[in-house]
Amino acid sequence: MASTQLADAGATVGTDPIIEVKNLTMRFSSKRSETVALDDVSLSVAAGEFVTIAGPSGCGKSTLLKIIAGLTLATDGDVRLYGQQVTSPQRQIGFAFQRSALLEWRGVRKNILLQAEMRGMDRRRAEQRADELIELTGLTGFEKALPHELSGGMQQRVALCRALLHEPRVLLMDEPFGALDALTREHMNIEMNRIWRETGTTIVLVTHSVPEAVYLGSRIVVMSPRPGRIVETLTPGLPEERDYGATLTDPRFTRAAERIRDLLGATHTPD
Ligand SMILES: Nc1ncnc2c1ncn2[C@@H]1O[C@H](COP(=O)(O)OP(=O)(O)OP(=O)(O)O)[C@@H](O)[C@H]1O
Repeated sequence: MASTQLADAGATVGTDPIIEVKNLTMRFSSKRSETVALDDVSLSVAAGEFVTIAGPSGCGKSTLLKIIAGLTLATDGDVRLYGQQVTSPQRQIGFAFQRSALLEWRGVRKNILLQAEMRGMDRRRAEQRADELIELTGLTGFEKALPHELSGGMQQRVALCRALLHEPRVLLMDEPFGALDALTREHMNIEMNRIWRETGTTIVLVTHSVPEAVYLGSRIVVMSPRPGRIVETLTPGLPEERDYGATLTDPRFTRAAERIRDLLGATHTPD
């Protein structure tokens, strides 16, 4: 695996590894076939990092996130979260998926508070936190709105608030903005960068979008087609606070995006 330091890293991240993945292999076997989804993947994520993972469809990105979350057990290898081996679902992390998975009959605030109910959190603390997140994500005024009354971007923000309610130190995101239109996705990217800076959460985000991977990531991991291996990690060295337009024309951004496209074998990426 190659590692490309494109410039001095601007992000202030810790050195303690929060997530440690070592020599991970995942094989899905059935009577008819065997699929090697991940092959000898090793990755270490430090406190406060925003790691984005880009790779072709089917290369095992979702599988990797699920293994880190303890939702799927790897065939081989070792996964540690806060130094503890992961052998079962990890309740202390936050997980956000491509689809917001909101309850249609519950308003925004109550959808966010579902997390508190599932965890038996202190109600008053949870409500206070929900209100802070509603403000942080620009949902003020929509507390009682039902999911069908919200735009796709707003629904995704509600899902994000729910994933952040219990103040997880680690947030895993599986293509969370993939279903949004390009403009809403840009807005969500800008908000995600701000939320990362303001909360100090360690984030791992899987995406198909090269610009999203570079704009959001303090480090970008590029995977090969299946069986998924890490082919390169890039550290473009962009500052933590990133103006969207200026960043997209920053030479550090364009160099990193070009390199990722080369690695993915793409001459053109639509988003
Ligand atoms: N539960 C499962 N049983 C059998 N095969 C599976 C299972 N989960 C994933 N796979 C296979 O493992 C491979 C990797 O799947 P995964 O969903 O992790 O890829 P991905 O990189 O996230 O794909 P995409 O970008 O299209 O979402 C695929 O070939 C998939 O068919």
